Amino acid sequence: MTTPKNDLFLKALRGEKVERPPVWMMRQAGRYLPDFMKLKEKYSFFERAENPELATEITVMPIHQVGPDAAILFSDILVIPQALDVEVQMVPGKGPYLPQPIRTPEQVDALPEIDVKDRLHYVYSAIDLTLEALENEVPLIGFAGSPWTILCYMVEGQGSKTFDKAKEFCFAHPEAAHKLLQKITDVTIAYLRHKQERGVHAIQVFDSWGGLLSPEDYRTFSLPYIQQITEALHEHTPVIAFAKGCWFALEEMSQMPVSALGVDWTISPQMAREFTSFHTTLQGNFDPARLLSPIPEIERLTKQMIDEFGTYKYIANLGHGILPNIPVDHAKAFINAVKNYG
Ligand SMILES: Cc1c2[nH]c(c1CCC(=O)O)Cc1[nH]c(c(CCC(=O)O)c1C)Cc1[nH]c(c(CCC(=O)O)c1C)Cc1[nH]c(c(C)c1CCC(=O)O)C2
Repeated sequence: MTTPKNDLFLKALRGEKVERPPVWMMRQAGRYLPDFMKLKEKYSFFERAENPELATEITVMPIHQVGPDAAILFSDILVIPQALDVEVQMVPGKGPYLPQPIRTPEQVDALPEIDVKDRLHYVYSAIDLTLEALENEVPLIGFAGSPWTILCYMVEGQGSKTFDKAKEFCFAHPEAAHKLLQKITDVTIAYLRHKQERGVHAIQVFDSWGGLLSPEDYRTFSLPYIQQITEALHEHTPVIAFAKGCWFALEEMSQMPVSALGVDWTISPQMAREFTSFHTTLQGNFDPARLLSPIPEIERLTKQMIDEFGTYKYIANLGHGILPNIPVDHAKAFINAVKNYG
């Protein structure tokens, strides 16, 4: 793997001193970018994701137009259920829809043994092309959902504020739930290991729905599987774990072999530092809705955020994905406020 010219992000992940914190935005590829919206009119989600040329174009778009210090591959966490023969549709205006969700232990047992490298070959072709297109300017992040977050969609069958059916399955059929979580974990490790082999510089695991679990249930149904993933991957590239709404788990997560932990905006930088004993690199935690504030306010809040986290062992980011209604100049103002810090 070659070191990119801009290696601020990788330095911060290694805990090295940097002249200013690196910055990128979760879900930066797509959504709010007008050129992305044009592609979206012409091609469906899976047409974009499964076509390496289009995926590359979309991945590189924010690098040129907004200027973050890292790229994140255009794809989705739900390619994993799809690789396991659980159909995923992206319904415009509604989000993911899985017409045949997992609702019984028998369905878990019937999931196929797969060669994920073969099933998701298009992701790996997109990595090859994207690394070329980036011309070694910035590092490329590969990602996957956490096993719990993937179970949420596989069982619920669609997005939800509470994921009641996913919880019901875990609490009514814990044995089958653990079997499913282990299956997702094994496939995810194979999937991400091969991304590392193809040359991504870092991995992020998104536990977007971890915060729906109690601390005890988090320890049962999510944490052990993220732990397995980080243990399997951390020797090959840095690994970032982002568990939304999981401030209560930060202390335990800081014991895992991670290079950084993502935090959302419901915890203060000071508390996040204390919970992680001041030794873990932290990433976050600007409220994405705050990008709707006037630009001077975005600049003030971004500076305040860096003042509070400190420039050492810190990666500036949002506390969750960028919203589709963010004006591009506001996203740029956030990125530039970090770049001009100090
Ligand atoms: C929970 C989750 C999903 N997907 C993802 C997560 C974890 C991060 C988070 O919590 O936001 C991760 C994801 N999804 C997508 C990316 C690509 C990179 C990027 O945007 O930076 C990434 C990193 C593309 C996408 N994934 C999806 C789209 C929108 C559909 C489309 O473009 O046709 C995109 C660009 C579809 C999707 N996929 C998912 C949802 C809820 C939706 C619908 C709502 C929406 O995000 O627009 C599941």
